[in-house]
Amino acid sequence: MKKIIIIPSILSADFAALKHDLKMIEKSGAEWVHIDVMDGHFVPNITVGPVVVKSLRKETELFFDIHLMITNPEKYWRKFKEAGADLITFHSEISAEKKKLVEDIRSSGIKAGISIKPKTSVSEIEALLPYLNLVLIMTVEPGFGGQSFMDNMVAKIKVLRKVIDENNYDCLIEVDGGINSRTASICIDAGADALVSGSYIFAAENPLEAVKSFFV
Ligand SMILES: O=C(CO)[C@H](O)[C@H](O)COP(=O)(O)O
Ligand SMILES: [Co+2]
Repeated sequence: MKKIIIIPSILSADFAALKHDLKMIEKSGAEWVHIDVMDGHFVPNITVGPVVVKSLRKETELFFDIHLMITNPEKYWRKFKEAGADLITFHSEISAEKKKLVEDIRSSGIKAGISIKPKTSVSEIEALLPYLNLVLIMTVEPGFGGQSFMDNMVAKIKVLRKVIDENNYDCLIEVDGGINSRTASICIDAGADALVSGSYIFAAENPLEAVKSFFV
């Protein structure tokens, strides 16, 4: 059985206690942490910038999975790289030249991903798959934690799995939005490699046990 990458998202954590939460994630056995960056323009919410990422970097060696929900990733991605990002994912729905952006990110020495919103189909990013380390399928509308998983996105995960396998692309499928114990199994069965989970973990009475529950 392949190893599924479980990625706690700090979006639903207490932002005054992030250091503590990073330690909790390390203790859980998870190796990645998901950091949602929102600019109040691409999505109707604002979160953190590179300054916060840089501070978090000093506290942990967890793999930093940065999800840029911003209109101009071509302007800002390098700041996140310098702050300690290991993987930068930007959205397919932006207007910048995507292949160049993927190449720029990868040639800086880190990994690059592209995310697709629920209304964007796999065909929109298919030509980029040979260059990508990861595709992030959104299973909620980006912008907020705590939303319900959109079951009709499962077919999209299956389509992407098929295209990647048929062409032997070296590209992970990450799923983000509404992941809990039930929806995690659905995504794994559909072919996901990595699952982001925020509110299920951080709204739980015992977040450490909630992360660990994904590994059993
Ligand atoms: O990108 C995101 C929202 O835009 C978050 O990563 C995602 O929603 C995780 O939170 P939850 O597990 O609560 O849905
Ligand atoms: Co996210």
